Amino acid sequence: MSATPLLELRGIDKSFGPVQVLRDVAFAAYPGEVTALVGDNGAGKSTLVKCISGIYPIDAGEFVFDGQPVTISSPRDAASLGIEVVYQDLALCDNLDIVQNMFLGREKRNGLVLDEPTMEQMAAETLAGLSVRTVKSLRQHVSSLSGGQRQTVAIAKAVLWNSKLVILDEPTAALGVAQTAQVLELVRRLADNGLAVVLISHNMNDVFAVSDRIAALYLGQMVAQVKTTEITHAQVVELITAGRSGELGLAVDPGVNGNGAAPADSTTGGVS
Ligand SMILES: Nc1ncnc2c1ncn2[C@@H]1O[C@H](COP(=O)(O)OP(=O)(O)OP(=O)(O)O)[C@@H](O)[C@H]1O
Repeated sequence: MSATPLLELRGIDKSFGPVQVLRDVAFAAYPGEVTALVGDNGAGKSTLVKCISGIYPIDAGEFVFDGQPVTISSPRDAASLGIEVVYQDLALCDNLDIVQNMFLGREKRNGLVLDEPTMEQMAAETLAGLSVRTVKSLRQHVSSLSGGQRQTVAIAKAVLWNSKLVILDEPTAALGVAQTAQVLELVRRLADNGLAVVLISHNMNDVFAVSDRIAALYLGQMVAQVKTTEITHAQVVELITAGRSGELGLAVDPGVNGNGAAPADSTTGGVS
């Protein structure tokens, strides 16, 4: 496991009008590791991810990427650093095939024409690099794929661009047991290939099955970021639901700016 974060956030604040959604948030994601981002509905997970991916500007705070302070003002900035997000709704086009989906909006051209052989080869190499063997033909329409296969294509699309950090928003939410296991294996493989992976999940079994670290948001504050081996299922549930764990000597990662303690007054820490 690497001890140097690829992405480190310090003191992130984000409000929408009078509503403060993120408050002094610290967060770190490490190459070769899966960091699970957990929190109840409305805790601020999606907002944090949208700040990281340049969709929302932050009000205050610092981003450090690969050891350098960076400003992320647009999704293009995030993509150029190698940050990709796979959203829950996948944004795949049913009427296009796998290759067309993987290159949608970033097609390779040979002069004026699409360079289909190169795109097909890159798609095949990416899927092979992820040990994906469940897809029969790269030219099959996405509409004919199972939920797990669709998720696989969406993840492969995200890693096609020399990504360094991949953020997955509830990748198993709509999947059955076998497909969930397949997708979790793929999530693990991404990290084993050296990527920093952030996994948003409400499913504690998934979180404990695949993550190296767990970051818990509660009412817009990061109440813990700990190694998965150092926390129990019950303690994570307590952090998510109460913002603190009575018996937990919180071991917040070095370099993460949060103090690891629960909000001094968690009733004022967020929004309803
Ligand atoms: N554009 C916005 N304008 C105003 N408030 C917003 C906006 N986006 C999010 N919020 C509020 O910020 C809070 C955090 O929302 P967010 O979607 O980040 O939570 P979440 O942890 O991702 O929740 P969930 O698990 O339900 O997706 C919520 O109370 C939400 O209503």
